[in-house]
Amino acid sequence: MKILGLTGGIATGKSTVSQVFRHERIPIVDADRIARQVVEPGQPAYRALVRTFGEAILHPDGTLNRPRLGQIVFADEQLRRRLNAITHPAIRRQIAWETLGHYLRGEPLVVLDIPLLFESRLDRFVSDTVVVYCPEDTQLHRLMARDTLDEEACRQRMGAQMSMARKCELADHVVDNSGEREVTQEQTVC
Ligand SMILES: CC(C)(COP(=O)(O)OP(=O)(O)OC[C@H]1O[C@@H](n2cnc3c(N)ncnc32)[C@H](O)[C@@H]1O)[C@@H](O)C(=O)NCCC(=O)NCCS
Ligand SMILES: Nc1ncnc2c1ncn2[C@@H]1O[C@H](COP(=O)(O)OP(=O)(O)OP(=O)(O)O)[C@@H](O)[C@H]1O
Repeated sequence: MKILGLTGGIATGKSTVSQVFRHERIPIVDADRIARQVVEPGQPAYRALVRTFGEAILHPDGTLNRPRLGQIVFADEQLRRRLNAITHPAIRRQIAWETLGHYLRGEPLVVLDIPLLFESRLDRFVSDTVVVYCPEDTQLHRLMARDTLDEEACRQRMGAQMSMARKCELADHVVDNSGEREVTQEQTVC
């Protein structure tokens, strides 16, 4: 089975590209979805987060207040490392488990959509890497519009990741998502 590692910077367009694969009925393992599942109430990572960051990171109904935790960890690298140390082992296990499931079903190709593919050195386990690129200004504006965050908060989130230039250097393939979605989709089909 071929494993394609799909990555990029925050809001450069991974989901937009992964939709093309989904449309082709290629299975996708989505790390952002898994990252949400492993912190649902009752999960071991949820309990570890509450022990580490306190109940201020919870909504009144006990679910994780993601914007609140985001404000905390994207403003402080040490705290972000603690968050990663709690969540990443569980995320990696679930990625491996789901990938194995696709292998056992005889799928010829699976796409791993992982924002931190290079930062977490998971690129070692994939056959090929695809980086979705757009210029920093475009990334900033798309992120501000999508997540309704102010410019400083967006820059903090972008600064928490490896630079786009370095990701493009490391990539086997770069998809340029600077223009219209249709142009991006055509590159992905190739
Ligand atoms: C901090 C949290 C609660 C903020 O939640 P929120 O709903 O606002 O954002 P969401 O999870 O949708 O992430 C949006 C994007 O932020 C970036 N991002 C998320 N976590 C991190 C991180 N630890 N370091 C750098 N970038 C990150 C990714 O590009 C991701 O696609 C959440 O991102 C989280 O739990 N992060 C830790 C798990 C993780 O590393 N996830 C990334 C995929 S493995
Ligand atoms: N080619 C495009 N033209 C205009 N807007 C776009 C284009 N591609 C993506 N967008 C918009 O930019 C935002 C970010 O795109 P998307 O959610 O696909 O990025 P992502 O890389 O998956 O982000 P994240 O890693 O943060 O989850 C979305 O609001 C999306 O609708």
